[in-house]
Amino acid sequence: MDILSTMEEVISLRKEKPKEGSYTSYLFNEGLDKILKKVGEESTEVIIASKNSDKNELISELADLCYHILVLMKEKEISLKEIEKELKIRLKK
Ligand SMILES: N=c1c2ncn([C@@H]3O[C@H](COP(=O)(O)OP(=O)(O)OP(=O)(O)O)[C@@H](O)[C@H]3O)c2ncn1[C@@H]1O[C@H](COP(=O)(O)O)[C@@H](O)[C@H]1O
Repeated sequence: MDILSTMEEVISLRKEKPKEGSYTSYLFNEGLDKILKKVGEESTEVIIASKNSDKNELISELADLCYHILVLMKEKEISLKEIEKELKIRLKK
């Protein structure tokens, strides 16, 4: 998905060139434990929203989780290309 690549670029930029007021730069500044805490929180929120009937709420929570996973990937220097490569290996048609 193109938006994920664009977000990967912006997130990368926020790590390499921290910007004032940027939430992403704040997360990188706080470090791995903070990022992991957010991934955990957002995962829990996805689970809770999945049990409810509000589809838009679930979409919003899934988008939050995607963002925080991209931040975690950058923190660990893992690219979307590497995930794509792994998924292609697993792909069965
Ligand atoms: N997709 C997102 C995105 N999704 C969620 N969030 C932020 O994630 C935070 C999570 O909200 P919470 O209420 O759980 O947490 P909080 O209480 O605000 O913060 P904590 O103290 O828990 O860390 C909110 O501040 C949201 O604004 C995001 N922040 C940024 N992005 C993307 O990152 C790009 C760069 O953003 P900046 O880094 O802010 O410039 C943006 O253009 C977007 O594409």
